[in-house]
Amino acid sequence: MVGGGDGGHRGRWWVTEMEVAECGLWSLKKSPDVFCGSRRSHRMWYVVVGEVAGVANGHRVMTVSPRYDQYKDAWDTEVEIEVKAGDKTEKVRFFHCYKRGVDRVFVDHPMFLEKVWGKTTSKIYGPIAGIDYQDNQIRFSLLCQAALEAPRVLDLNSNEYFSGPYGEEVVFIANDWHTALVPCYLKTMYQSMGMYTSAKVAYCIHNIAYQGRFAFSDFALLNLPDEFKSSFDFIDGWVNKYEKPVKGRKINWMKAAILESHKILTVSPYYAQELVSGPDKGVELDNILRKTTVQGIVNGMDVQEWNPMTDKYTTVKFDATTVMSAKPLIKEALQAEVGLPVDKKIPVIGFIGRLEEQKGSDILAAAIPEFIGNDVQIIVLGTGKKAMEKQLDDLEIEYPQKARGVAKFNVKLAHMIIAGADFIIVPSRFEPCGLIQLQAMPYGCVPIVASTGGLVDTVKEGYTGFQMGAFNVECETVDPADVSAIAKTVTRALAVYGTPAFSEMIQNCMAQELSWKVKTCQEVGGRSFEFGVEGSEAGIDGEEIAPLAKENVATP
Ligand SMILES: Nc1ncnc2c1ncn2[C@@H]1O[C@H](COP(=O)(O)OP(=O)(O)O[C@H]2O[C@H](CO)[C@@H](O)[C@H](O)[C@H]2O)[C@@H](O)[C@H]1O
Ligand SMILES: OC[C@H]1O[C@H](O[C@H]2[C@H](O)[C@@H](O)[C@@H](O[C@H]3[C@H](O)[C@@H](O)[C@@H](O)O[C@@H]3CO)O[C@@H]2CO)[C@H](O)[C@@H](O)[C@@H]1O
Repeated sequence: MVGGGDGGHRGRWWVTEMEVAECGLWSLKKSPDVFCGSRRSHRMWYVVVGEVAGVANGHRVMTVSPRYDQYKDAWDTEVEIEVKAGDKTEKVRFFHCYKRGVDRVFVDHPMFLEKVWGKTTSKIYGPIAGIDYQDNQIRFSLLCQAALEAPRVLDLNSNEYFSGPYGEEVVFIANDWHTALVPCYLKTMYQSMGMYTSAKVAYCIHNIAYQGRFAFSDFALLNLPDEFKSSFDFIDGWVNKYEKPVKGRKINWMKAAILESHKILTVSPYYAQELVSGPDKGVELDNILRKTTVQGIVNGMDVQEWNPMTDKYTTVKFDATTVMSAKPLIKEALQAEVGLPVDKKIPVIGFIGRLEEQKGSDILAAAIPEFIGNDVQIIVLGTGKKAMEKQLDDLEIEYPQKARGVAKFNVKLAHMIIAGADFIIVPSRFEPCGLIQLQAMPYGCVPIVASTGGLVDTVKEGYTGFQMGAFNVECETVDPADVSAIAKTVTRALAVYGTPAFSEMIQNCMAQELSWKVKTCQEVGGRSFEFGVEGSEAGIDGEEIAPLAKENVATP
């Protein structure tokens, strides 16, 4: 029996797609994280994972992340464990808070906190973008070991429905390459010793561009038996293209996670298809992924932060009935804020994102001269590569009456753009899911997107936005065909602006429910997330909703 209680439902291993979809703690500054959870219904114990949506179904849910910062409200549990760190032993400590129905656990060690003291956003993985900390493998090995210990050693009594440690009847959802050792250590450190015998691991790919490739000799740092070597073993297919961090044979953390986990997930169905389509979109792990099934589940978004009725950054609040009168007022405030001519009639296009090849800001910069002759303004907000930040400065110099580039991470301005702009442009070369288009639509800000990844799944041509077609994924060049696709689609969108068809699109965008809450089994086709063991079928919806759910559903 999983945890004991009903005597007849041993080994029930399922989570709904909704719960699995909650597997990224992205609201917490993009830290890698591992989720685990267990749940007791009125008739059985079983285990599911997921964050807020998991809680909404009455599950006991924990997130485990590095303690990169002195997170508000997260207190020292005084629980300390010893873990292996290369050839040393290190002590790590757990901090904890209970928020929105979820036990948030932070793994404390100087390797996390000292490196990113007080400023977590830009120094999580290395001193500067593109450069890794030398000890990243040790750091994330610690995280993985701590995540496996947390459910066993933390005596958490956060609410009246659950008490004590989570125990061993758990499912771990591991996100990004940093958590790839979870399935490996689960086998070598626990299951081989009769612990966590029924625990499972689902591994979620948020971006296959980052795989955790390291020198082959670094395998020795991981404290894994030699039989795992083949799962990590990796040789670049495109000789001389990827020489980082060394030429030739490497270990590849993500490859191992794909091979060692029970289930592979990603953040949208279309991205799941792209991942197995070939080496360019599967970034040379397509062959490994084709050996398994990758299940894509579209991300939900934080509907508390992105709500036009309660947005703390905008002076005018609105909903679908007032959008047409509110948006022009916010647009004027936005134009004034960035120093563009104030005119509510001019259509405004926004871009918000990392300035890297993935997001296509360089393609956009090349396309702007081709459509800026229209009656339009464009505001580009982003940080990243210096050369791309300079493109923003140049934009402003070239088109002072029409374009603004803001090379800052500015949450307030991001909200003002989403609320005040008429369109959000997302010209990504590749985009596993994309959050910005999700955040924009509830504000009636119509997306103009490249046809890739989650942008295909979430934006319907002519209904909730405009599709530009798929772009060339080659990052070294700006393909003139993509420049032209942007210019043509923007011109097409501008022709619809101000017409009844555009008002209809705004309403279609705003009518959608884009939170995690509604990602029910039924909505995604009645499929549940099964581990293929006895009793793994989905439960009857509604039957097992615990009272906890009603109290702790995070979304309004
Ligand atoms: N300069 C700035 N100022 C203020 N806010 C800014 C900003 N730049 C970016 N943001 C905000 O940061 C968030 C980034 O979300 P993305 O979907 O673009 O994630 P990212 O590509 O980093 O991660 C990966 O993981 C996520 C989650 O799975 C996938 O959606 C995505 O496709 C994949 O690449 C958005 O909410 C955006 O508004
Ligand atoms: O939000 C953007 C992405 O954030 C994460 O990606 C980070 C990645 O996991 C880190 O390893 C690191 O990547 C660097 C890489 O290790 C290094 O060899 C070099 O190629 O530069 C890379 C960029 O600095 O930083 C990435 C963030 O920039 C997350 O894993 C992804 O899912 C997100 O899309």
